Amino acid sequence: EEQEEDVLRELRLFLRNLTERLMLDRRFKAFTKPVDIEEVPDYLIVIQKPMDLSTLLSNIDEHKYVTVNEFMSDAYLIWQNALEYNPDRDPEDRHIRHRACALKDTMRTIIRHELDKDFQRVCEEIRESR
Ligand SMILES: CC(=O)c1csc(NC(=O)C2C[NH2+]C2)n1
Repeated sequence: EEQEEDVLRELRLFLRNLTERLMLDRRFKAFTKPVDIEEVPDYLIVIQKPMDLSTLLSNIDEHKYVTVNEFMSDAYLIWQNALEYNPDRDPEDRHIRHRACALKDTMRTIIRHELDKDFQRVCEEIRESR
């Protein structure tokens, strides 16, 4: 009903704000757009479910997420994919893994500090009712 749509609208505002703040952070530049298959031809052979911050934004606008956990499942793919595609000891791989970990930790910390637990529970109840 209308109150549920008000809650989901507020969730989308929170998730857009979070995602846009991450996109502004220079450390996370490699994660802002889908990997360019021309530049990295083997990427789709290694990574089954690509994800990036701009795709998260599109998903938010398409009302894909009813709970924060659904959003975090997709957001975690950015971090998991980076670790999987960059497993080696060489400095370039270590650098992108470090940034992927910083992205995940930053996202988790912002959610823990800025999203009300009762609000999250209301979103989960809406998901269970649908
Ligand atoms: C988004 C992502 O995880 C990504 C984009 S390029 C890349 N890795 C490299 O270009 C080389 C460093 N060792 C392979 N990883």
